[in-house]
Amino acid sequence: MERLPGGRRPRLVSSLGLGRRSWEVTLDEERGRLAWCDPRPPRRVRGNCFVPISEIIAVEETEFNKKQRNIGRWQKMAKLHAFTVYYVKKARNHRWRCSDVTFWCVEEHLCNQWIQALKELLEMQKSRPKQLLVYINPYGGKRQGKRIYEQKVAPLFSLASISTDVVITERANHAKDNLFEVNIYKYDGVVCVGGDGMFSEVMHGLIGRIQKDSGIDQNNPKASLVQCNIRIGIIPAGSTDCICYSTVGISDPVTSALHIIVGDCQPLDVSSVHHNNTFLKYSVSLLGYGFYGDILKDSEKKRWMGPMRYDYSGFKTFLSHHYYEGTIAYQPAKHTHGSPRDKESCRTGCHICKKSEKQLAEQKKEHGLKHEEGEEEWKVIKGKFLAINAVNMSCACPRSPKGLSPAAHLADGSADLILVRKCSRFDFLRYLVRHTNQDDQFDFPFVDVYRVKSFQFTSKLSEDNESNGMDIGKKRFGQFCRDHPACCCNIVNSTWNCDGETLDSSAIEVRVHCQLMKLFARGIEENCKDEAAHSQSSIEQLL
Ligand SMILES: CCCCCCCCCCCCC/C=C/[C@@H](O)[C@H](CO)NC(=O)CCCCCCCCCCCCCCC
Ligand SMILES: Nc1ncnc2c1ncn2[C@@H]1O[C@H](COP(=O)(O)OP(=O)(O)OP(=O)(O)O)[C@@H](O)[C@H]1O
Ligand SMILES: [Ca+2]
Repeated sequence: MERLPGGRRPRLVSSLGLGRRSWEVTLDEERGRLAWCDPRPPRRVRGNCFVPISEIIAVEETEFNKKQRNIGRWQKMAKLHAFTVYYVKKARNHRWRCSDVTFWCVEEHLCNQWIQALKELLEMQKSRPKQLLVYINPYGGKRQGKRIYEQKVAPLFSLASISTDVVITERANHAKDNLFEVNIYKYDGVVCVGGDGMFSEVMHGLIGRIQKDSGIDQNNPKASLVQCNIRIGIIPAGSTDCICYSTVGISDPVTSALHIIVGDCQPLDVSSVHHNNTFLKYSVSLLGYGFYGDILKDSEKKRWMGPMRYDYSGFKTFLSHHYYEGTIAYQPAKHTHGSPRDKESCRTGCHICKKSEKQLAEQKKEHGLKHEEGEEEWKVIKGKFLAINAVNMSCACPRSPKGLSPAAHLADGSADLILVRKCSRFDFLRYLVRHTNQDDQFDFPFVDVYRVKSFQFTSKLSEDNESNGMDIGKKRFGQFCRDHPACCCNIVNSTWNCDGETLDSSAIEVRVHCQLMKLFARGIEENCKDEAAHSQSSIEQLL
């Protein structure tokens, strides 16, 4: 066997046919890649190509005549043996595709040796799922969930030898309830086909089930929740698909299916939301009061419009220009090195998330939860706000490719609390427009942003009600203001938008749980079209 630079031994090196030419193919276990190079590349064509083993989807023996490749005289001289390697090909904008390359040779033994060696290496990829539980919401987004799964995702899962149990949901909360009944521990992961609402259901089912099985009371806002190690995969088929976009970099079902197949893992912070010692919900993307709460409330009545409902209700809510009075108390996230005004954002293998996780674990070990939560300072802000947004991640989505807080981290144990104070319609529009371009949306005198680990909110209305009892006149006025969007006064409460679901209470207590759950995702990769993809396009010129 040949030696590689540095005296390393590759697992296999052979001269194999690829198209009409003979290539040197190397299975380099130490560098974890399959490489093939043309010893005599034609001029102006790069003759090197490689695929990381971690990004190989499957290997299959190939019936050569079925492939109908014209390889000239070789085909006539002997029976040829071939195998096809299916692998991830990276395209622009974080899009992944399944590509394949077929190698051939005359010796059957050599062909089998390659197939076996590649299969053995794939078997060693222990983070890959073998059995998945899939929930499909047939009514999410443009109602394409079932078609997307059957046409684009199921064939890839079957190619990668992943077995699935598929449930097509029949009602809201079907997936969540089901996760409390089935044996979740026999699965390597749960996949949801739908939007952020569907993801939220599956997340509530999984986190809730794990807490129940571990004897943790979710109603206790100070409880130390048990981490959920069963990963969730998201096949985007919703209206916003913000969680998918913010964790993979694109909302594309094939890309997400490939992230699941290769067994990627991205930990995610989760916020718990309580009211008066009662658990309300978990949130991973947006907890929004005011603007985003009002959009959601209005848009729920227009579900029949599909994803367009958000633009319609967004425009309407923008015109209504309601502001809300209330008090926010928050604990700054001192454990993390990042700031919401950073120019760099969270990327694959983010060192800020890793450091923050370590820091939090050390704090917990040293002081215990009581000290950490109880004794740290609370900062209090009172005011009139057009929007109060708490985001655990950037909340990037096709409508806003950099999101509500571009530098927010997926797994640093903190949320970015964005306060947009009462301002003119024109200023608020300038603020919104900056979500769609490169300008800094926090660079306004009426916008403040803090990185927090917990916060509480009480509306002025509920504070007054608690001290005086609800005055009947105010109640009537409230209804009037709700019915007349031109009235911008602050007499009514808004609604909290919790990852696309409304909350019943306006007074809430929120705490971020660092890395409470995990996704089949890689985080957003640095945007470089890598060497492998480049070489691939030149190979295609050759074949
Ligand atoms: C002039 C254009 C300005 C465009 C500004 C776009 C900002 C978009 C920011 C999107 C942030 C999404 C956060 C994610 C939230 C999800 O957990 C949740 C569940 O899926 N989705 C929504 O609540 C759904 C939220 C959907 C929000 C849509 C907002 C549309 C605003 C339109 C304002 C129009 C003003 C025009 C004035 C002439
Ligand atoms: N079979 C069903 N019938 C009715 N509602 C369902 C069904 N299955 C799931 N749901 C509910 O539909 C809600 C919305 O679904 P989903 O998130 O998939 O789409 P969306 O709201 O269009 O997208 P997004 O959340 O990205 O804005 C979820 O909260 C879920 O509880
Ligand atoms: Ca975070």
